[in-house]
Amino acid sequence: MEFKGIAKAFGSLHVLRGVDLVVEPGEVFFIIGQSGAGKSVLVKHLIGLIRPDAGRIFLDDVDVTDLTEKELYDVRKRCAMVFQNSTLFDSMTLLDNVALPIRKHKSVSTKDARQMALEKLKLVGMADYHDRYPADFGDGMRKKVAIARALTLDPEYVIFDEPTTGIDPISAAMVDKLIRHLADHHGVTSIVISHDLRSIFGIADRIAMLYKGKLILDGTRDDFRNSADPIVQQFITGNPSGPMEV
Ligand SMILES: Nc1ncnc2c1ncn2[C@@H]1O[C@H](COP(=O)(O)OP(=O)(O)OP(=O)(O)O)[C@@H](O)[C@H]1O
Repeated sequence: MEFKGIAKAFGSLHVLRGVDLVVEPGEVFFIIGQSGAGKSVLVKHLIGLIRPDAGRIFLDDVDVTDLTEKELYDVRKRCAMVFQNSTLFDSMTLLDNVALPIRKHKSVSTKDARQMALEKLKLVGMADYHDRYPADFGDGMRKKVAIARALTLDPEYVIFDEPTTGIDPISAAMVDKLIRHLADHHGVTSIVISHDLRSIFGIADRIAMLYKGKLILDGTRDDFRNSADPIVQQFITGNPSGPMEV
């Protein structure tokens, strides 16, 4: 995944001011930064939910910047997004929740869709509970099912928007482990938007920090820990006072 010189403004609000970023195959790549820094805006460019004012976006070697809605259909199959508030249907079993996109996008029978959905539930460790309902589970397990649903069309790329925000630490660790597992054992390339320092320093291969519309650091966990940039240090230590404008 590659962003080249991405700029985006909404009216007078210049959210992105020239962002260059390459995510390598199989990486778990975190994008961090303050609320409103433009993390979601940046990743939404990848699947054509937002169009840039300037710059190009590539998926493999395909320039996806100007694709039509119809052409984006394929891109969205290859690159799934797990939204921050992706919710399950309470009235459907876990299996049917996951089978839903399969039935919508592939011309397969209900029985086959359920079999495929079961495979995805297996992948996230939830197959034993396939006939239960979302209300029976806590946030972490529900999030895992939402991830299984995002994996139904076998995406090569998955964007996770704040996957551990608002869930307890054990559930968050479960979700982190799953993201790492998908990269290490299934070759999924991930972009994870997060504020969760434990996740970031637990599972990131690389991290990029957005500040005032630009990337101020793109590097490994050690590059972040050892960075002399006071803004990076303030953010990763969660210090309320420092040079960062809030
Ligand atoms: N479609 C839109 N129209 C107008 N403004 C928008 C739109 N989408 C995002 N913005 C603005 O762009 C800025 C960046 O938003 P974005 O959602 O990318 O922030 P973020 O870094 O993901 O923050 P958070 O951590 O709070 O989710 C915000 O000020 C937001 O209000």
